[in-house]
Amino acid sequence: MKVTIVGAGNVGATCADAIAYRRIASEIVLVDIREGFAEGKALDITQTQTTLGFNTKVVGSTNDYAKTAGSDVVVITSGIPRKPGMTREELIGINAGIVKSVAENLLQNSPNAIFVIVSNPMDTMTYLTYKSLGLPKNRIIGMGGTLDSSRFKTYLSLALDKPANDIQGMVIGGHGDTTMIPLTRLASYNGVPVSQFLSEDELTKVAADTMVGGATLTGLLGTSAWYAPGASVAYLVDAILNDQHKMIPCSVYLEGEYGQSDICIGVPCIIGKNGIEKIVDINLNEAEKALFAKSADAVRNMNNDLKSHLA
Ligand SMILES: NC(=O)C1=CN([C@@H]2O[C@H](COP(=O)(O)OP(=O)(O)OC[C@H]3O[C@@H](n4cnc5c(N)ncnc54)[C@H](O)[C@@H]3O)[C@@H](O)[C@H]2O)C=CC1
Ligand SMILES: O=C([O-])CC(=O)C(=O)O
Repeated sequence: MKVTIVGAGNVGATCADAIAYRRIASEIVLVDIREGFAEGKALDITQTQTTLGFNTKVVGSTNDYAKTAGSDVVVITSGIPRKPGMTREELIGINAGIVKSVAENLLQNSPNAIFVIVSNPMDTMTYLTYKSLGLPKNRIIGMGGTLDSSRFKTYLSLALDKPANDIQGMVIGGHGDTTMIPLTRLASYNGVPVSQFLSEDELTKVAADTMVGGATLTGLLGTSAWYAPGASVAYLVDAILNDQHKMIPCSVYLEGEYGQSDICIGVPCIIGKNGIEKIVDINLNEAEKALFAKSADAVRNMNNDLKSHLA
């Protein structure tokens, strides 16, 4: 199976590294606009083959989309990341043009690919890709919920002082500092609701830390994170290529689900070889429904800023 990743920067290269190391694909193509950069990253990753023990072919390309032809999954990480103090939404002006042209180039060369959108503001870029390419909605997946849920489980594990892999939990809603909805009511420690171990105040803090998880790292690093984002993309690509039918919160085009239409926003999805196999409509309580409606309003407002890019 062939995977193309556009943007060989922090997230794209980390994702390529994780996909290679996990032996998920037979070929990975890394594309970047910077002359020689993707080739350099691909060669560096290739030189870990014998020490890490994988045989995936890793190819780099400076904007030559012919090399991406026939990809099964394409991942878009091209664009700029935020700096400390910025929101993801502030990236829309530069990233919309980049994502749209990259998506069109990818589709021309891989007409059957599943698209995974990572560039921020991710829900808006997913909507832009969906509207620009005219593909069925199951083939356009925004990655944010995988990462936000992994941060949620990390903060829960720290609060509980228990292993992260013993914890289940999901974040739905927009992939923004104020639009994420960590579902604390449904989170569990090996099936036992976390509310049996953590106080209301502790759960509120876990949710707040999760929501600003990306901003916290941006403050510490001076640019946004890449290890957890790259690993999250690899996890999603694995679920697609290996038809795993895992339930993963992803940004997807809604047509009435969760009471929303004509936006891409994070909801639980079954992920398999066709991309979004199914949207899972879980029962939210009234407070969660209100949070989802508010998150959707904010995500919808951002889509209005896209009008000039959709022409
Ligand atoms: N959805 C999510 O959960 C996450 C999203 N992100 C977003 O992913 C994007 C990438 O972040 P980083 O990798 O940290 O940035 P980076 O700056 O390290 O890498 C971006 C790469 O894109 C390349 N690029 C720019 N325009 C291009 C074009 N037209 N064609 C091909 N390549 C192009 C740049 O040369 C650069 O190498 C940002 O928008 C960031 O906000 C980052 C982390 C998580
Ligand atoms: O925080 C950012 O800007 C990058 C991102 O989406 C994340 O790490 O969640």
